[in-house]
Amino acid sequence: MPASIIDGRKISAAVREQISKDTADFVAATGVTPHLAAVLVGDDPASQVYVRNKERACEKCGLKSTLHRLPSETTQQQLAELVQQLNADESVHGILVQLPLPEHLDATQILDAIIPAKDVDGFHPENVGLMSQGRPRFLPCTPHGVMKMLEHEGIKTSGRHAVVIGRSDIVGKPMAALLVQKGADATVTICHSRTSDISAIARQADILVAAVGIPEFVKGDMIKPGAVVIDVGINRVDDKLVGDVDYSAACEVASAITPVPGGVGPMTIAMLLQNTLHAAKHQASAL
Ligand SMILES: NC(=O)C1=CN([C@@H]2O[C@H](COP(=O)(O)OP(=O)(O)OC[C@H]3O[C@@H](n4cnc5c(N)ncnc54)[C@H](OP(=O)(O)O)[C@@H]3O)[C@@H](O)[C@H]2O)C=CC1
Ligand SMILES: Nc1nc(=O)c2c([nH]1)NC[C@@H]1CN(c3ccc(C(=O)N[C@@H](CCC(=O)O)C(=O)O)cc3)C=[N+]21
Repeated sequence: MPASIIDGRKISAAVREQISKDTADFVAATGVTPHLAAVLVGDDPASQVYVRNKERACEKCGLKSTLHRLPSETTQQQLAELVQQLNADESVHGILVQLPLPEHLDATQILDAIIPAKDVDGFHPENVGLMSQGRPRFLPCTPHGVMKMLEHEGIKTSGRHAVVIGRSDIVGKPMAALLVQKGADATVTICHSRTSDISAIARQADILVAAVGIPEFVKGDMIKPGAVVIDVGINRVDDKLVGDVDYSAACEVASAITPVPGGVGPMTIAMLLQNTLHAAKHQASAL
């Protein structure tokens, strides 16, 4: 039987509908509109698309968003100054600095400068630490979106073997952290570019998460029959979006799979809105 398709657009629409309601309630109760400030340095075309999608999603859910565009020659100090200004601006609840930054800029230093209370990406070391201790403040949007999808589909993780391919700070590592935490209770293996015999490990997965950044890296024979396959990859090939999984081959083997586009991507944006609302609620109650 071919795999069932996990529809990220549909699930994210349901999540966004709830966010719209919660936002309207919050605005009615406080007079404050949750506000995301996005910072885009340079003119990378993919980043432009993502940032526009985020702005549109904010607007639809009743959140305010402002985009700060900086030229690619921006210096470290200029960018750091903008972050400081947004940190100090009480009307801004969430700050997102779109990655990747141009090569001459030190992304770690910039991300560390965002005050943890406005770090809606969940990248600040304080928020990473809180997540890994199981007392989260902001969860990183993509892994959180994946957990929401699994939950929505009634896919249980407890006691199952999850294999995550990729160990980046924004996807692979936090994905593994969420799957292994108490409550999710998966047994987790993390693979990366130095892992030997990745195929053999991937084939043991009940839940296989691909976050590699290589188009169609995961072949059909790397998937255990009946496994759930989550494709985080977004690769532009000949003007088309392709995931990190060979989708048509995987459909023949897996029990359920996320498509690209229309899978994890829309969930990432929904979780960003949720974090921005959460940030506004916290900042309002701290006044
Ligand atoms: N859907 C969404 O919302 C999002 C999608 N993405 C997409 O997800 C993918 C991954 O993103 P990101 O984590 O930022 O990417 P990175 O490039 O930061 O990380 C890729 C990871 O894959 C590993 N890797 C690379 N080559 C191999 C290989 N041959 N075998 C095994 N492992 C390998 C790397 O290993 P090592 O550490 O050893 O180098 C690294 O850990 C990309 O396609 C990106 O576009 C990203 C963010 C959000
Ligand atoms: N500070 C920061 N935070 C991020 O969360 C962040 C980032 N930088 N840099 C880039 C990656 C990538 N990312 C995506 C978000 C949405 C889609 C998305 O909506 N994708 C649609 C298609 C979009 C299209 O058509 O290109 C889909 O998969 O259906 C994809 C990728 C967030 N990232």
